[in-house]
Amino acid sequence: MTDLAHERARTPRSASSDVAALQVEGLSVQYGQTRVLNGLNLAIRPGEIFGLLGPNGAGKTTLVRTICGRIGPASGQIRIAGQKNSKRAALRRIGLVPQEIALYPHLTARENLMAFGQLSGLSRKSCRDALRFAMKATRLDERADSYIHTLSGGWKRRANIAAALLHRPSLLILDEPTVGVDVDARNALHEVIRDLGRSGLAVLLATHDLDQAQSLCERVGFLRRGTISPSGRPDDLLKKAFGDNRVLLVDLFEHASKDTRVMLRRIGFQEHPSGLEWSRMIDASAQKQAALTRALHQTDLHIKEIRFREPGLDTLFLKLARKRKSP
Ligand SMILES: Nc1ncnc2c1ncn2[C@@H]1O[C@H](COP(=O)(O)OP(=O)(O)OP(=O)(O)O)[C@@H](O)[C@H]1O
Repeated sequence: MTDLAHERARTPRSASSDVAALQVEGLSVQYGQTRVLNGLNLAIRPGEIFGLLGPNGAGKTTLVRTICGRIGPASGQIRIAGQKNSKRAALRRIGLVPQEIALYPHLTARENLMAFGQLSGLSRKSCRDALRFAMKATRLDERADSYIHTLSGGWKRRANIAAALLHRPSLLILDEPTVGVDVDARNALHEVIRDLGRSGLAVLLATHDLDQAQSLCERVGFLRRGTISPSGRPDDLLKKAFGDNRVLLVDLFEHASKDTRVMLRRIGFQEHPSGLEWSRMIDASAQKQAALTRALHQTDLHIKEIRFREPGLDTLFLKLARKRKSP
């Protein structure tokens, strides 16, 4: 058991591992006549990090707000650590970390956490214990006495997460936890999130960052047409969608001519938004890869680089988006 797990085990709200930390069944939500979630099912185990993915407007925020009891569903059930959810219960059982920094800029990190602890009704003693736990979990100690407005984006985000852990929730919901932070801070935040998972906390991570989801999440789910489908372990999803195929990427020095663009599309290439990158799936066979590479060099394309890589969640995301558009 990690130190953090010991700390969490001391809290009565640590969920037992055979009860789902979050269980959503047949959830439907609508705004007026528009149905956004439609019979959605989702279960997250204690200690599991689940990535919620989906294009803009798919309903991720709606799902999070409904889990937090802020939107009433048209039908369906939500249970947190086995207990039926309500707005009040959600406040006790869920730690929500919004994308924006929800802290007082002219207080230190420690003062912020003290203030939030006291506002949530903790006694001074419980508040001190909670603070120690939250700072340890987010490795915030070395900046605990810095004013929030002086901290970098990464440290502010740690303090934001710490504030959501004070009441020792069973489920932590993170909305785009690393938007706008540099690579080192992003990696440090990933370690904090992994540690929280290892300590037994269930984490629901809503993100547009598919690399982040692939490296952090044990399972991911694509929110589409009101339900989560497909969902599963990233490796399993990729194997099922692409088998042993690879992605062939072509980087260009300048845009292809109209005729060449037509030709590229005809042989299965997709144009990326910049217009300077094209990609398609290709059989893993070295012979086929060499033949296609040769053929590309015989066109009038000004090729900067041709490379092959394993498909990632970004490739799957594009494939699902294409499927959606096709009649
Ligand atoms: N209060 C509301 N009233 C009416 N429609 C709404 C409301 N909130 C959201 N919607 C609509 O519901 C759909 C889902 O929105 P939601 O914000 O949940 O998506 P999202 O996946 O979080 O998007 P993003 O990734 O852009 O944040 C969208 O079509 C949106 O326009």
